[in-house]
Parts: sequence; C-alpha cells; structure tokens
Amino acid sequence: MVSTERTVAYIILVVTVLLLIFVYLKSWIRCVILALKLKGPKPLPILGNVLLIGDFSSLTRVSDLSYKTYGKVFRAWISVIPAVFVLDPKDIQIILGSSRHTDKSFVYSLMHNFIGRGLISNSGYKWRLHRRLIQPYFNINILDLYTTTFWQSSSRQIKQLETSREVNINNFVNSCVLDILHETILGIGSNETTLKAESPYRKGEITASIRIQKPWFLLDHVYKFTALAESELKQRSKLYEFTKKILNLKRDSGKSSEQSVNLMQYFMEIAENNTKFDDDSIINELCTFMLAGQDSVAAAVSFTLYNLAAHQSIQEKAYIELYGIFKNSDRPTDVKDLQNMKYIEQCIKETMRLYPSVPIISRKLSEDIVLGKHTLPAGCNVFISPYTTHRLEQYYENPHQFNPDRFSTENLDKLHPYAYLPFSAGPRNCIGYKFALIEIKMIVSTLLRRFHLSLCSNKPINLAFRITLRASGGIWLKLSPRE
Ligand code: HEM
Repeated sequence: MVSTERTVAYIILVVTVLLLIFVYLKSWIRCVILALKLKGPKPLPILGNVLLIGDFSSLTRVSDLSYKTYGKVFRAWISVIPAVFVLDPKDIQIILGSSRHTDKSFVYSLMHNFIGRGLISNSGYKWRLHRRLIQPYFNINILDLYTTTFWQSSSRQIKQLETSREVNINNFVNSCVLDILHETILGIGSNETTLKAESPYRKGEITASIRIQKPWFLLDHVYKFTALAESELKQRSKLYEFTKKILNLKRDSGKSSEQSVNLMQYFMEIAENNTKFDDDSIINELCTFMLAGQDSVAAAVSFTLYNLAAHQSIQEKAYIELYGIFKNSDRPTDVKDLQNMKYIEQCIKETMRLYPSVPIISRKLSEDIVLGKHTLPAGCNVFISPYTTHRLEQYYENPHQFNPDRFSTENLDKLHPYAYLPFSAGPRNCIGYKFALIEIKMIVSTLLRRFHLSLCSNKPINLAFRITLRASGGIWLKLSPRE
C-alpha cells in the first residue's frame, strides 16, 4: 500500500517537473522550430554563428547578401539560442512601432554589469516609468541651451589640431564628445579640470560581444569566475563611485548658476517628487547616458568627416553653405546657424545610413506576430540590423554610394519611415537623438569652418563592430587650415 502511494507520488513529481521544464522551455522550443524552418548562414556545432561577430568582413558579406540569399526574415544561431533577423521596413514597423514589443532581448542584460540598469538595458515597468520621467528633458527648448556648451567645447578641443597636419581624427572627436558629456550630463564645468581628469568614463570596454563569441561566458555562473568579469566589475564600480561622488558634490553645493542646465540636476528634481527614482536609479541612469552618448556620437562625427574628406565636391558644397552663414567671421555658432545647416545635416544623415553607429538592435517579443508566412513566437529574440536595412536596393538606389541628396526635403518624403533607423524608431527609439544631431552638427561644422579635409592615402579605414560601429586603428585625415 505504502509502496503504491510512493510510486504515485513519484509519478506526480516527475510529471510536474516535466511540465515545469516544458513551460519554461516552451518559448525556446517554439523559436527553435521556427529557426529550423528559416534559411540563414551555416552554423557550427555548439557555437552556431557567433564567430561572425568577430569577423567584420564576413559579417558584412552575410549582411549584403542576406535579403537575396535568405529572404526578408532569416535566422542565425547564438550557440543554441535562435536569433531571428527581420530586414524589411514594413515588418520592422510591426515590431518597433508597437508599444507591446518594447522589451529588450537577453543580449542587453550582458551590458548590466557595465552600464548598470538604466534606460538602455531595462525592460518592463521600470523602463516605462523612467522613460516617462526623463523624456520631457529632451525637448528642443532645453537642448537649445546646450548650443553654447557644444560650441565652447568644440572650439576648445580644436586647439589640439592647430599644429597637426595628419591626424587620427577620432582622438579629437572623442575628447570633444567626452568633454560635452561631462558638462551636459554630469554638470562638470570646463573649469573643473581635476574632476575631469579623474573621470573613468574614457576607458570603458563593453564585453557583450566577447561574451557572445564565447557562448559559455553567457552562463553567469561560469562568467563570474573569469578575469574578464572581474575587470568589468572593477570598471563598473569605478564608474558608479565616480558618478556617486559627483552627485554628492553637486547636491552639497546646490544649484550653481554657471551650470544649472544638466541632466544630473534634472534627475535630482525628478527624485524630489518620486520616491521610486532613488539615488541608485539616478546613478544607473547617469552611467547609461554617459555611455550611450559617447561612442555613438563619436562614430557619427568621425564617419561624417571621413565621408566629406573622401568626397571633395560634397565637402565643397557643405563649406559653401557654411560660408553663406558665417562669411569670414569666426564668431560662435548659435541655434539659428545650426538650423540653417541643411546640407550638412543631409551629409550627417547619409553618413548614418551607411555607417549607423548602432548597427544591430534587438527585442524580445511579448506576443506572437505574423510576418508573411511565418509566425514569430512570443519570447523570440528578434534582431534588426539598420546596417543591412539601410543598404537594401528596394529602398535606396545605388545603396553603397554616399549621396546626401537622398535626405533633401523632397526625397525624404518618399522614404518608408522604418527604412531609416540610425536612432531606432517607435516608442523605444533613442531618447537623445535631437541632442545628438545638434551636437554632431556643431562639431562637424566647427572643424569644417577651420580646415579643409582630405584622406591620408596610405591609411584606409578598417571597419569593426563592438556594439557600436567603429574604425579600428582610427580615421586618419589631412587637415589644411582655411585662409
Ligand atoms: C549618433 C548618436 C546616437 C545614435 C546613433 C544613437 C542610437 C541609438 C539607438 C539605435 C538606440 C536604440 C537602441 C536599442 O533599441 O537597442 C538608442 C537608445 C538610447 N540612446 Fe541613443 N544614440 C545616439 C546618441 C545618444 C545620446 C547623445 C544620448 C544621450 C545623451 C543617447 C541616449 C540613449 C538612451 C538613454 C537610449 C535608450 C532609450 C530607451 O530604451 O528608452 N543616445 N540610441
């Protein structure tokens, strides 16, 4: 009797465990079934397609051929995890345009250690609350107040270029962008040189792409024992402690009249009325903004300067626009001047089409969606590649050619709204995109007013991918002062 009861209990236990495993794995199983039906690059056992991430030329080859070879929805494998790529703007709109699919895929949780839990990597209620609280700050009127900071920083940093003729332009651009971020996000004024020198923000390294290439590093219990995890946590704690120190310093000194417009100040105001927006939230968000606004902007500026140097007639047209605005004056650039830089804005937009700073983004679907003959199940990790979509022939004629006229007012109207995604799109787009566009315009125009740019013949650019798109080894340009 006792043994029959025991057997029944065991059976119930086994069935319950199996059911739990099934419920837990259901979404993964459905994604695997879908992935097995889709075409995609040939995977390796265990690794899947992860090695592509470290090999940019293979990655771009796959990207360029993907639509023709695999169709508008295809799959890749991150080890045993299916990654479904969606290329067509109409399908992308169904995902990015919907407020139902705002959760990020597992890839973003790999960034938590580094950038903390801020807007970029959070999902669910916390993301929605923080986005609603922070969004008003990024309206255009507040951003106008930053124009002076952008100008002062660009013209201060440009001094390092006055004696050089052949330069790795990334060094100038990175210093400029970091200087601007210290001031506008953390409120560290131009005179606070000791604090700036102490800042750990320049040295960051995001490990997500390394972890994906070694899929056993995706297991937190394995990864946490590695040297990479140790150095990442050290870096994280330096960023956290530095930001906390600045927060305490600024809080103790009150609102200074010189530096009243900065994101930290705004976050302190939010916190006064929201107990959920505590110091930990402030620090995590500040770390996120400092990192989100760094490599992305620097890449966009550097690649724009590269394109202008590589296309002399386009550079000439951009310079004529500047000459029309400033004549021979070296007066500061103001908000109105920036608004008048229409052609330069087209050059920047076209650069971000060819070289989107964030070449891949991803989401985790919260419910099933139907794209043509495929049902993408809830829980599926969907990847969208602005780099690939921006080069589809159906949407861009001669897609590999640099042609700023694509972004003239009349041509812009013909473009599908989800065919151009440098800042993503929909409810979870880049919160800082207006800030970024003004900043990029300021740095590019300040440099172009002073210098004529050309390429260094023996130093071609070498594209690489590390969450953001970059030129490994930098971008070398020849600068000739304009008379
Ligand atoms: C050229 C410059 C920039 C580019 C190309 C860019 C691109 C993007 C993209 C594609 C996303 C969406 C990421 C995703 O869904 O995975 C994003 C999100 C974000 N960006 Fe930017 N960004 C730029 C500059 C900035 C700046 C200057 C800031 C802040 C000062 C900023 C702050 C953010 C934040 C906080 C998010 C997360 C928004 C959310 O999920 O609600 N970005 N950015």
